Parts: sequence; C-alpha cells; structure tokens
Amino acid sequence: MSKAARTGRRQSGAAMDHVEADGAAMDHAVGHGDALAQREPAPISRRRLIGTAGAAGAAGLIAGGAAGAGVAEAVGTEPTALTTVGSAYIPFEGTRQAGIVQPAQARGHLVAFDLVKGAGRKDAAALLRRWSDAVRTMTAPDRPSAPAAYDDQVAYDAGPASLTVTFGFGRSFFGRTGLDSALPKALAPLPDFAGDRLDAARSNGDLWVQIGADDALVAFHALRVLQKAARDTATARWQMSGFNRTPGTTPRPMTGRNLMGQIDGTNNPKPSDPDFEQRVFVPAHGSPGWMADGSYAVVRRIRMLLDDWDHLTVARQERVIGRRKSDGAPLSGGTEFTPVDLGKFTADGSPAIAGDAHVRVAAAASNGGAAMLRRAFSYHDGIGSDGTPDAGLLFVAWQADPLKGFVPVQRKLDGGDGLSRFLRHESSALFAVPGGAGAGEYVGQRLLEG
Ligand SMILES: C=CC1=C(C)c2cc3[nH]c(cc4nc(cc5[nH]c(cc1n2)c(C)c5CCC(=O)O)C(CCC(=O)O)=C4C)c(C)c3C=C
Ligand SMILES: [Fe+2]
Repeated sequence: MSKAARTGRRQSGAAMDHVEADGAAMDHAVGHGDALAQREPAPISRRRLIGTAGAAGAAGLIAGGAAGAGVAEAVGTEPTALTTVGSAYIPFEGTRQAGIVQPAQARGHLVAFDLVKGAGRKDAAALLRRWSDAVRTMTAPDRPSAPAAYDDQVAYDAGPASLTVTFGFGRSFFGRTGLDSALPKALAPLPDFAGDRLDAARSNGDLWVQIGADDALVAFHALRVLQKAARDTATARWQMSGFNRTPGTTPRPMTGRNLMGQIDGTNNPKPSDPDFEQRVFVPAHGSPGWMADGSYAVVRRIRMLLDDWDHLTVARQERVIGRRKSDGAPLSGGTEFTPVDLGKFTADGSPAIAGDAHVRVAAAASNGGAAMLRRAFSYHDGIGSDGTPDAGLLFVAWQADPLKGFVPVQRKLDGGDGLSRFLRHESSALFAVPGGAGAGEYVGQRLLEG
C-alpha cells in the first residue's frame, strides 16, 4: 500500500500549533484524517461490508459461524481498511511537543521514572535519545517494514491511533545529573495545600512520560516499549492510567464529561485567545533557553468522593459547579459557551453563581488573570478499601509558569471551593516539559547537551 494511501490527513508541526484545544474541539476533532477515503479500493469495500453485515464488526462475524460465513470468507482474503481512528496520527517532531494542545485521547498513561543509582547526564541523554527514536517510529503513519529490536509487536497491526508521547523533567532530575545551574525557577516545589492528602510514593519523579492514544493496545505498547528502553538507566516510580470518551461515540463533536457527570473543559483557554500562547508556552526567547517553546505540567491525582457526590440532587450539584449538568450552560444564563456572568443576581437577590461555586472560585477573574490549559484523563482503579470507587481525575494543567497558573488558582480553591468537599488530592507532581524535537534530534537535547 502506498504511503499516501496509508496516511491520514497530514498535520504539519506548524498546523498542530494552531489546533483548537477548547471544549468542543477537544472532542477529537483534530488529527483524524479521512484516511478511509484515501485508501486503495478493496474488492469488497468496508462500507459494503458494514452494510451487509451490520456495524458490529467483521471479527465478530467471523467468529459468528454460519450466519456470517459469506462475509467471513471475503474478510479472510481481503485486507480491511483501518478506521479513521486507527490511522489518525500526530507528528512527533515539531517546535512543541505533541500531547499538549491536541485533544486528550481515549486512553492515557502517566508515568514517572527515577534514574537508577549511578546514572548521570550521559545516561539520561542516551535514554532520551532512545525514547525519542522509539516514539518517532511508533507515532509515524507508516509502519516500519520490520519491527525494531525492542518492539514486542503488541500493536503491530494497530495504530498509530493519534498516539502522542510527551516527556518532562522533575526538579530532582537536575541534582542527579549535575545540571543544577539549568534548573528553572518555575520548577520550585508546589506549596502545600491544606486539603492535600498526598502519597509521596506516587508524587514527583526525575522524569515524566505522558502517553495518549485512541486505542488501549497502542497506548500499552508505547508504555511497554519505553519502559524496556529505560532499563539500566531509570525505573518506574509510579504509573497512573486513565481514559476519556472514545472518538466516534458521540454524534457530533462535543465537550467531554468527567466521572461526576459534568461537562468539563468548556472554559479552557482557546488557541484563538490573544493570550493563549503566552499563558501556555514558554516563549521562544524565554528563560532558561532550553525551555523555549516548552510548558510546565502540573499533575494531580484527584479522587472523587462519588458516593457522597451522588447523594446530592442535580440542582445541588449544579450549584456546587455553577453550571447546568445537562448541557454545561452557566447558571447565569445562556448556553454552554456563553461567558459566565459572575455579577448576575437572581430575582430573590442571591448571586446566580454561588460564592463558593467552582467556576467562580477558579475563574481567571477571581485570580488576578491566572489561567491554565486543563487536559485530563479520568481514572478508575476498582473499589477502594472503604468500599467506594477509587475513581477521579488525572488532572494535568499546562502553563508557561505555574505561579501564574495552577498555584494561585489552587490556593483559592483550597478551602473556598464547594467542590473540594467531594475531592481528595492524592498525589502531585510538577514537570518542566521542553520544546519538541526536530529531525534527528531528541527531546531535551538542548538541556542535556547545552
Ligand atoms: C487548580 C485548578 C483546578 C483544579 C484542581 C480543578 C479540579 C476539578 N475541576 C472539576 C470540574 C470542573 N472544573 C470546571 C472549570 C474550571 N476548573 C478550573 C480549575 C481547576 N479545576 C478552572 C480554571 C475552570 C474554569 C473556570 C472558569 O473560568 O469558568 C468545570 C466547568 C466547565 C469548564 O469550564 O471546564 C467543571 C465541571 C473537577 C471534577 C475537578 C477535580 C476532580
Ligand atoms: Fe475545575
């Protein structure tokens, strides 16, 4: 099959820099090219296959026996085109790393690694080179003709499914590698918050890897490959896995929901905002130089106390957030994307958005203009020892400077937010995420070889 036929709508690095990251567009509108239409025609088209056999999928029909025998025969001899979900891809190379402005994928793994004893700057540089090369291959639209030595082929027939892998450095990395002079001021430890119940073993770390893909096997494969490539240099400190709605499960692009059932992400900064770049990315001539076009990621595992939350009536839940549950419209009126009017009062003289409503307390207007790009995954790790779901949000906030993003907002939320009674911050980390790698480069090269 030709390269053009295998390729989804190509997104250049520059184009990706202008990708919509707002609520509606965050719903996987990006990077999903119309690959199916570009494929070489098969004697029995996928459309006809589905039309004949129903959308349940060819595999089920093959397994289904006599009823699907005719179709099974055809499937057995002719390749079935990948869906647009599988063939969509996001380039690894670019001025900025992928996995920041693109919509959060259906599957995510967040992993922190610590360098092993004795590993230093050179070992770290070699690791980042190995990791970058592996990700370059795994995210490419064209599969290599033969798998690389490290590749276990778990996802050899799937993907790239919008795979992105994003690398970051934690504060402890700099001391371990003798790079203290390159430590950014913005990587100062996050302050303690009164409501924190942090597990040190699942917080911080020397290196951070964020993996996202629209297929579970593709995401697992990337994680496994990177973990194997780290051997002898770094070991996993903690790993968290999450999910979002799968592309195609809604009839039209719409903002996703979290596990409390709220539409979440509506009032994220948008690439079309005049201050978007300045808020989210370190400028090209920013400081330190190796962080040019990078960003800072705050990672918080926030457990939702779902049994308590579910005791509230929907009206109470809406009051806690300040938005309607059904469609995300602000309680001050309008539809989902109508700006929140914090000055509006109801007929009985009370504020339309309560004093402790989450959107009031978190709003940039309540925090001296502080804002961040939220790009989260939900998580569910079974039932906790207390018998309630161990579920919540793997909250990832992106900003050019945490002191102008997450820190002031969380300070305000901590104690003042009605939602905080239903949340428990269980782990925390802050990472410096450098700019992207160009052809032949690896992520972090400017730091490690600068
Ligand atoms: C420190 C920053 C924030 C944390 C931590 C946080 C946790 C958190 N939020 C929700 C649900 C919603 N948040 C919403 C809006 C919103 N949240 C933050 C910041 C943090 N949230 C901001 C800056 C905003 C935007 C405020 C505004 O200007 O309007 C919303 C409303 C929809 C939206 O705009 O996204 C919901 C819903 C949960 C469940 C949660 C922890 C688990
Ligand atoms: Fe929030």
